[in-house]
Amino acid sequence: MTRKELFKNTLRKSVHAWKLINELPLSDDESLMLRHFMDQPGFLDLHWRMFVPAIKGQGTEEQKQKWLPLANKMQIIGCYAQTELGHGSNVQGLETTATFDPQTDQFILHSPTQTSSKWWPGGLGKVSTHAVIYARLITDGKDHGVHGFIVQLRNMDDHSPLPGITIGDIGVKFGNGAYNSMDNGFLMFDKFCIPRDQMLMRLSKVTREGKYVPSDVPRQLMYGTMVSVRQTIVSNASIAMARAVCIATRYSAVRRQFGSQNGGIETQVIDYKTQQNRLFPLLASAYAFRFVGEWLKWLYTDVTQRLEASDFATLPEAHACTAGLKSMTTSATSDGIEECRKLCGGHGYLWCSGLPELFAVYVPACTYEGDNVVLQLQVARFLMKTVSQLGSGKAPAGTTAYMGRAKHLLQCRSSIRKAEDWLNPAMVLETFEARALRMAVSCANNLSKFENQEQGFSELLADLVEAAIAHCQLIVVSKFIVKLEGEIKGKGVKNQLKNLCYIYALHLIHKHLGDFLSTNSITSEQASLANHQLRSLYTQVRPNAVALVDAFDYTDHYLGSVLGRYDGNVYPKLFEEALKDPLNDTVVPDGYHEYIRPLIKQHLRSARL
Ligand SMILES: CCCCCCCCCCCCC/C=C/C(=O)SCCNC(=O)CCNC(=O)[C@H](O)C(C)(C)COP(=O)(O)OP(=O)(O)OC[C@H]1O[C@@H](n2cnc3c(N)ncnc32)[C@H](O)[C@@H]1OP(=O)(O)O
Ligand SMILES: Cc1cc2nc3c(=O)[nH]c(=O)nc-3n(C[C@H](O)[C@H](O)[C@H](O)COP(=O)(O)OP(=O)(O)OC[C@H]3O[C@@H](n4cnc5c(N)ncnc54)[C@H](O)[C@@H]3O)c2cc1C
Repeated sequence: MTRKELFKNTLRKSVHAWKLINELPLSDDESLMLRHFMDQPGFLDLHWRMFVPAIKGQGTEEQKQKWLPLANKMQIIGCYAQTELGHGSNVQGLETTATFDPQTDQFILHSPTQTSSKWWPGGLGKVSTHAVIYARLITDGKDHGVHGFIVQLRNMDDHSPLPGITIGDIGVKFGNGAYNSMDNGFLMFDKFCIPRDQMLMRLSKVTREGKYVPSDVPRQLMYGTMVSVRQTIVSNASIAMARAVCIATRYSAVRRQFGSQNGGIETQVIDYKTQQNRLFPLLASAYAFRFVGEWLKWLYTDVTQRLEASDFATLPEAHACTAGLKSMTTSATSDGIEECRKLCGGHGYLWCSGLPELFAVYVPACTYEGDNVVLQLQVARFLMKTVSQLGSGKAPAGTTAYMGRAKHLLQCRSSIRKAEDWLNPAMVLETFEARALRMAVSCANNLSKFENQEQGFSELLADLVEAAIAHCQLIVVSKFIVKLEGEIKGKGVKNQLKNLCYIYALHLIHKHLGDFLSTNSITSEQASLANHQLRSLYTQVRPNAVALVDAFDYTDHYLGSVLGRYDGNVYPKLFEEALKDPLNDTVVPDGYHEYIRPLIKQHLRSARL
């Protein structure tokens, strides 16, 4: 499809989905499932996942009563317009202004520079009638920092932009289809006025007289919508990883290369230990991210309930976990999809393998909802704070509870003696805890050598990110282990999941061996025992690998991959797909008479001479 056709078709699908949701009707969970099968970014994502939650989280009761019924019936369509051309990560650096005018009881929204143009918001370019706009609040000449405002963008009769608003699509993005179904947009305000009651006023207010009244709740609650989406992105990482792994696993069982004895059949590539060493840790990651996603959902629900009761104690941890796990799982999934493409050899590069499109649509997850490095630095800040409070009498809780055993973890030596010890959950966990704590403490020690903490922090950024990743990997491993300790239905399933859990953990040790060795969390002998155990686990997973991806229950239609077909009938279908290509509509291609023929005829003439 051309961009225009793709966009229009996505509108068609979205509106049809909305019709089904109402007519059937579908529950919230079922509607999410429908979005999952629609399988295309579109304006509904931003409306439901960001616009509505921003109003719910930051609006007063009156504002919610006014705007939510309209949004819930989709009588208005909204988006989340925070990022600008000049600033995305640095939210405090946004430039759009919202200046209160006491004369008219309005805010005047203005884009003072080119870099202050809103740039990137999904659904903004062509669809949204409204947006939650983040802008610097100015009253009486004083800048109070960034706040949220509900703003109507387009005329409700003919969809034209309201006077004072310049709006459009930012252009084609990475890939062929992929995220191009979405109208990511730009927006500039030219002294555009909105009534005072359209500032989202749950967290702070501006009175009729123009007085700014901050509330006593943390200002970070303004970032709550991002926390909620980051949490869902972790479960989505599992879905995308599982999809790529399903394709690569099934195809690896179909594909044969080398190893034929006496004219017999060749070896299935899935039987090569190199293939297993690349594929099975990704299979394990798909399960691991699913379990940590379930846990994160619980954590998010818990913190939301606490916030409603004005208990803000667990907010920093919820922020660190959602930011860190969003970052870690999306980076691993993007890399994993690309690895799955390579695992499928040349055919993985064909569009009909399903992998190029999956990669193109997935990879912006490393950037949206917070650049992955920027987010790990938030985790690092949280860890440094926690380390600095050790010994103060305040026991670390939640995911940092292990730091409360700092004395032991800083000096303990791993008691792994034989390869099977690596199947002991307590030993594995302690290894990850020791590594994470030692990396965090080492960063804190290095930071303390700087007179200026901020300067030290910026000098040590790379180490801090690595410490944050180590902490996040510990969380994923520990939640997998917790899952195994709970009730798991299905005969034999627990053993399979155990294998995957240890593959996930031991492969991380292998991949980050430098961390584990340099922190003395394990010795090189213990590392080689881990590798030995890993190979044995691969052998155990091998006979069940296809069943473990079939368990994701993806239909062929959803997978959209000739290589990942359930029936394994890959080669005839590759031909079928090739023959569908428009280039094969004619035997002699368009352009032959224009370019090829004159070229070769000229060559023949000169050859005769
Ligand atoms: C198969 C199906 C697929 C479906 C796929 C669907 C996917 C889902 C849909 C996704 C749609 C995506 C569309 C994309 C949308 C967007 O991208 S919206 C824009 C997102 N933008 C960002 O994420 C910006 C990133 N930047 C920030 O979040 C912040 O600016 C910052 C980096 C965190 C820094 O903020 P700043 O105010 O400067 O903070 P600091 O000074 O560093 O910290 C101050 C304290 O505040 C704490 N804090 C920061 N953030 C939060 C938070 N969110 N919650 C709680 N607390 C927070 C921080 O830790 C500091 O605390 P102290 O150290 O204690 O002071
Ligand atoms: C597909 C897509 C959809 C989006 N949808 C929306 C939307 O609906 N609404 C919306 O408001 N926004 C949206 N965005 C914008 C998105 O949230 C931002 O692009 C994102 O937050 C990253 O910000 P940035 O572009 O400013 O990156 P930058 O911060 O400019 O990053 C550039 C580089 O600088 C590095 N960097 C930046 N700061 C630091 C630091 N402090 N320390 C170390 N390194 C640093 C980063 O790691 C990165 O390598 C979308 C983006 C994409 C790609």
